[in-house]
Amino acid sequence: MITMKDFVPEKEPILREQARPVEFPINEELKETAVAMRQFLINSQDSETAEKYNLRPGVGVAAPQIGIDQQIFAVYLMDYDEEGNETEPLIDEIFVNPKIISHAVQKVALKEGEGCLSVPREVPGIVPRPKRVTVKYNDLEGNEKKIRLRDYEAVVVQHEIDHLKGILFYDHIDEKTPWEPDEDTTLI
Ligand SMILES: CC(C)(C)[C@H](NC(=O)Nc1cc(F)cc(F)c1)C(=O)N(CC(=O)NO)CC1CCCC1
Ligand SMILES: [Zn+2]
Repeated sequence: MITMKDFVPEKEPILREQARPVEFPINEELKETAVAMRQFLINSQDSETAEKYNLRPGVGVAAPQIGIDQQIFAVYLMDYDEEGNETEPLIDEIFVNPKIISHAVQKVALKEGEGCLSVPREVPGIVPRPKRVTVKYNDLEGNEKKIRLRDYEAVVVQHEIDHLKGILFYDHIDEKTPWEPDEDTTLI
C-alpha cells in the first residue's frame, strides 16, 4: 500500500528529470505499481482511510513522485452531486507514455493556486495552463487512447504530465506578479 512515506523528498533529483518511456508489454511489477498508485488516490479520498494512514487527499500521482522514472501516472477524479456524494468518476485512468498533441491558446488557472503531493508547503501564486488539451496515451493493456480535456480536468492532467518532464507547478508561477493573470488567462 502506497503511503506518504513512499513519496520522494521535493529536492530529490528524479523530480527534475525527464522520465523514460514505458516499454510494452509492460512488466508485471510496473503494472502492479500503477494499480497501487490509483489505489493510493482512492484511499486518500476516503476520509476514514486517509485519516488512518495520514494520507493527503490526492487527485493524481506520477511515478517519479514515488521514485520511479517511468512515464506513467494515475488520475482519480470523482464527480459529486449537490449533496456532495460521489456520483461517477470524471477521470479514472492510468496514463502510459502520455503526449499532449494539441492545446488551446487560451489559458486557465486555479484561482487558489496549485499544490503538490511532493511539495509539503504552500507556494503562493496562480499556475496558468492551456484551457483545453488533447492527450494521446496508452492504457495499461497498451491500447492507444486519445482524450480531450478542459478546465479542472485539463489542469490535473497537465500537472501530472509536467511531473514526467521534471517540471513542478511553481515553475509556472511568475514571482513578480504571482496572482496577476495575463489577458489570455481565466481564473477557475
Ligand atoms: C496536492 C493536493 C492538494 C493533495 C492536490 N489535491 C487537490 O488539489 N485537491 C483534490 C483532492 C482530491 F482528493 C480530489 C479533488 F477533486 C481535488 C493533488 O492531489 N494534486 C496532485 C499532485 O500533486 N499530483 O502530482 C495537486 C493538484 C494541483 C492541480 C492539479 C492537481
Ligand atoms: Zn504534483
